[in-house]
Amino acid sequence: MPDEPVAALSEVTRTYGGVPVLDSVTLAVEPGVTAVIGPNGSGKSTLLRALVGATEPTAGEVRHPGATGPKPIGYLPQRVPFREGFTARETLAFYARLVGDDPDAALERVGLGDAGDRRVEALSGGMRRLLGIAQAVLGDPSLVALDEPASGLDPGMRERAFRAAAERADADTAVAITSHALDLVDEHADRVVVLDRGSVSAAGPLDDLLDQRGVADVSELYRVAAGETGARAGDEGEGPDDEDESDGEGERDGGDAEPDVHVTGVSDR
Ligand SMILES: Nc1ncnc2c1ncn2[C@@H]1O[C@H](COP(=O)(O)OP(=O)(O)OP(=O)(O)O)[C@@H](O)[C@H]1O
Repeated sequence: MPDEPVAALSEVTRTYGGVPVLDSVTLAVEPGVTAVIGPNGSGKSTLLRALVGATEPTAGEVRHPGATGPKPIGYLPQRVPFREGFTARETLAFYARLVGDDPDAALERVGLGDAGDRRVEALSGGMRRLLGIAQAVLGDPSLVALDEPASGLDPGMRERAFRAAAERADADTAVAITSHALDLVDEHADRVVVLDRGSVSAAGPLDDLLDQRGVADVSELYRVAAGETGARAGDEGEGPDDEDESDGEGERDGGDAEPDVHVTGVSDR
């Protein structure tokens, strides 16, 4: 394979109301599992949306040199707008037909084999999340981008969701995951990107980052790396986005809340 990454962001800035929520982010997304971590409101979802082309950068460039095939990119947004009135199987079958995939195999992959006949509006929030993951990986895309795949899932299911996502990664396939589940990031990520206030404060292979920072795990890396940007900004707990909430989310952790507790995305479905 060529040395080109699956996807690359070059000096990508995204502003809302003139305020940058992504600030000149340059990143290569390589094959394997890349976890994007950072405090609430640090720009993780915006980064993922820019990566998959769902959000146009205000400045900079996004390329997908290694994303090929009939469905080059699969994306799980933070909220999946499934159309009501259809079963889980019908929902997947609609998309599976477009890319020649098997809806039942897709349901099995995420542990929803027994829920195929249930209407999407009758699924629990966690099951909708799993259905969203199944949909995102249909057609074997080269770039899989999952926004909080473990959010709202019970301990067994969150592990299953992460594993199902991580298993998609191979020599040609990149899986990019935003998550506050740092234990699962520790377990499954090959690379980690730490975002803080719209800037990348650390990025690279997980083992290298742990070595460089002299820390034992992702949880410690999170504290150290996010603190570096906070120290530079000199205004701990304040971000550029405090007054710019478009969707009622964005409760902040102020720098000392448990980083693996996601306060926004769990209770919204
Ligand atoms: N469409 C939008 N309009 C205005 N502001 C937005 C929009 N999308 C995101 N933002 C703001 O950009 C900031 C970053 O949001 P983003 O959702 O990317 O953060 P996040 O790191 O994913 O947060 P969380 O961990 O809470 O999901 C937030 O303050 C958010 O309010």
